[in-house]
Amino acid sequence: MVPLDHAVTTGPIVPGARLDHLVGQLAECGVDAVVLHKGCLRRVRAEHFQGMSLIVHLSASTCRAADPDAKYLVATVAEAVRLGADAVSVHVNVGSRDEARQIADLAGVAEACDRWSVPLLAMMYPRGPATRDPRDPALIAHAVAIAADLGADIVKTVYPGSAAAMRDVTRAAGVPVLVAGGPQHAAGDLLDQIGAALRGGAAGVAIGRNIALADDPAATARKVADLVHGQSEPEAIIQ
Ligand SMILES: O=C(CO)COP(=O)(O)O
Ligand SMILES: N[C@@H](CC=O)C(=O)O
Repeated sequence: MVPLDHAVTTGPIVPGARLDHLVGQLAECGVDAVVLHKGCLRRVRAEHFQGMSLIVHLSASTCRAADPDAKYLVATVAEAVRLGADAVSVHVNVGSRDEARQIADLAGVAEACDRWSVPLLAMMYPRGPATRDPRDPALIAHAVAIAADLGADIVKTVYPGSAAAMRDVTRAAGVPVLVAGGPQHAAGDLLDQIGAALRGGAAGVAIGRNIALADDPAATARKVADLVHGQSEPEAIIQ
């Protein structure tokens, strides 16, 4: 999965004129889905989604805000369905000052997803004034449990730093867990991280910046897809 929702949060990472070309490349590289905000669909051709899923992101906040962790809804499930979404996503910062509103929004979107038979991806991050270590497996496992118990079908969260820590998260999870790529890594480090996450039971990955900002996004996406889909060799999954 390649999330491309960053422009709202932190500013453009893909020049507007290049977005359609990038999405088209990803569709040809074995990527299963992209995450886009609703307005991006005016600049991306629907033909790219014949073999790749479209996830419409419903949450937003910006790094310019007084509380950048305060996510709020900017789209509805019905709107996403009308735009051709195969699934929707919601972002919750667990531990943020207004987590109550974000968790309530997650629950409300889950109810709408049930009504519309639309899968729900929950982006769950330990983030807030008291969050000392956002990669703490216990915090991540709690964030995943909130999403699973309130109706998410799949969760994307932080890589906890090792295969063993990943296993602590996935062993407790009631739904498939994807790990985010995070800030840019050296290519080898990215694939090592993904391999460790897969060994720890991650169901897949949601790599945004490390693909969109790569010197060759298509080649990087292909390497990641081959690793996740088992075409290249991660070591054995740890139980
Ligand atoms: O899921 C993500 C954004 O919504 C993760 O993006 P990054 O891989 O850039 O951290
Ligand atoms: N959805 C994530 C990543 C995008 O920037 C966030 O908002 O933090």
